[in-house]
Amino acid sequence: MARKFFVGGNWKCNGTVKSNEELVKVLNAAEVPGTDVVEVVVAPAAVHIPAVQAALRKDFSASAKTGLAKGLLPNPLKHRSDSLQAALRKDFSVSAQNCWQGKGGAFTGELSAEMLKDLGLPWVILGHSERRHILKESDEMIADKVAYALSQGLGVIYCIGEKLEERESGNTMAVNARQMKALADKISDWSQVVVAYEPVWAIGTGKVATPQQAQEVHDEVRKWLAANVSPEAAAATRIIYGGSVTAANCGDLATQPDIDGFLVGGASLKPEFVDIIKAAEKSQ
Ligand SMILES: O=C(CO)COP(=O)(O)O
Repeated sequence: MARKFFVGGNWKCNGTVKSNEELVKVLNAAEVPGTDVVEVVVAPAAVHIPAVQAALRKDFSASAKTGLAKGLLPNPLKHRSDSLQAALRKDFSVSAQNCWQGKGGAFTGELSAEMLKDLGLPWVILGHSERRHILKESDEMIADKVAYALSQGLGVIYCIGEKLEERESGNTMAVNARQMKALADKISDWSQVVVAYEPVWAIGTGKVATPQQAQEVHDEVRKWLAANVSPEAAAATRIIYGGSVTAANCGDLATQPDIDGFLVGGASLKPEFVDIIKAAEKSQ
């Protein structure tokens, strides 16, 4: 089963109203492969989510209208074929970077999965290493968050990854398997989960995993899914790589058979994110 390439931009705790507007302009103007080839998701800081949603939509419909007016695009209302819709649609989805592990209520500062759904968000990132290690979220808490977000109809970008000392002590797969098991203990349906392998030592360090290092872990995570969930889930689940991905290194990573996309931090705040999206073509 073909797995559609998935590119996420995790904007983390960055951005102003103005800088986000500029970034969205770049995305709206970008020529990228259609939604039949790549799924693109950006995750602004929570406070900026509605503005980014609106700007992406507004500019998308404006550019589609301009194309129609100039006769550059066929009228989608007259010709509704799937391929045409795909060609027109380079729409980018918006994701949250976190949410609470249950129903909303008296949890000051938190965002509930219901709120994200209410905003029309399709995705939430959970288990990011910054939340695991800086905010001290446990495997169990993260698994609860994922289970609840899925129950509310959100898709989840579930991050896993080992620290440098864990890699150096030969525990890379033990750590990743532990994080996978914590989730497998709480969910049975993986169809709305994208697994993001983000080795902690590669995040924000400029020290990207080599294509071989990343492929090795992705392959092992897929085998883990086959053995512990099902061969179907292993074949269908997208496993994306994150950690110092740039326009310069994404091409070689994208050609690896078990790398189904990227979760990008720093480079997703720059125009080079467009080149990373285009790496989807290398994975075909
Ligand atoms: O944490 C990441 C994406 O979630 C990766 O961050 P960098 O791309 O800045 O290394």
